[in-house]
Amino acid sequence: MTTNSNPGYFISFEGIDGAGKSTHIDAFAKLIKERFPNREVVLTREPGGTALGEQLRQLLLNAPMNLETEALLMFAARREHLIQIIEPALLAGKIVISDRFTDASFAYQGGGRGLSLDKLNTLEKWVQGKSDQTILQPNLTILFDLPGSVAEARRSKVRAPDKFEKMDLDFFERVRQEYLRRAKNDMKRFHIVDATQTQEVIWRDLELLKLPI
Ligand SMILES: Nc1ncnc2c1ncn2[C@@H]1O[C@H](COP(=O)(O)OP(=O)(O)OP(=O)(O)O)[C@@H](O)[C@H]1O
Ligand SMILES: Cc1cn([C@H]2C[C@H](O)[C@@H](COP(=O)(O)O)O2)c(=O)[nH]c1=O
Repeated sequence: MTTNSNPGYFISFEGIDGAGKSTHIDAFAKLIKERFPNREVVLTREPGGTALGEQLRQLLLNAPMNLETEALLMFAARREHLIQIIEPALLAGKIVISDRFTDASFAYQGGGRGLSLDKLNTLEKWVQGKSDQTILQPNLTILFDLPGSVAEARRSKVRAPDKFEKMDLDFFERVRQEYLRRAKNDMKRFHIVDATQTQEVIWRDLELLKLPI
């Protein structure tokens, strides 16, 4: 069973590289602050969010490594992120917005690189498992969905690729399909944004989201 029974509210942004998460996440955090002036908003990211997590991010995004090492480091960074940032914030009733969370591990290490679902489920249980046997998950996951070719064209205009962004279109199609599979299996948690639309149309969609906070 997955849950977030804390007084806080947990939102994650997901999607393949170049889908447009970073373009919208700051303004979205600002919108949430305006809408819920009595609640503190914590904006964070994965891999990262803590001093150790940011160091691990540098390694993960740049150093070639074995797939299992990569998954273990992603979850190690997540464990630190949960303990230091996410869980205390949720317990204190804050709204946490994270640029990526565990769906990214299932999509990239699982769908993209082929790590078994069993291993990912074990890591998820280990890292996010609670004493009441539930697994901490976001209350809401906003998935920016678009074809890999469109994302690649957008990325190539603005930055040099990191280790993941150098992967080919087939990789990103597998990542995308795993995100969509997970969304289909948990429609209550996921909100899918058609990220091929203009930034203005996407922003309107985000503005119209009803949040049961
Ligand atoms: N709806 C859109 N239409 C056209 N271009 C867009 C749109 N959204 C974002 N972009 C552009 O695409 C590029 C990639 O966007 P962005 O960096 O927000 O993606 P991202 O999902 O955060 O990627 P990553 O996960 O790799 O950080 C940027 O140059 C951005 O301006
Ligand atoms: C959390 C997480 C991330 N990744 C990958 C996905 C992206 O390529 C990078 C993060 O870069 P971003 O520009 O901040 O989105 O890391 C992953 O493979 N597995 C994960 O669990």
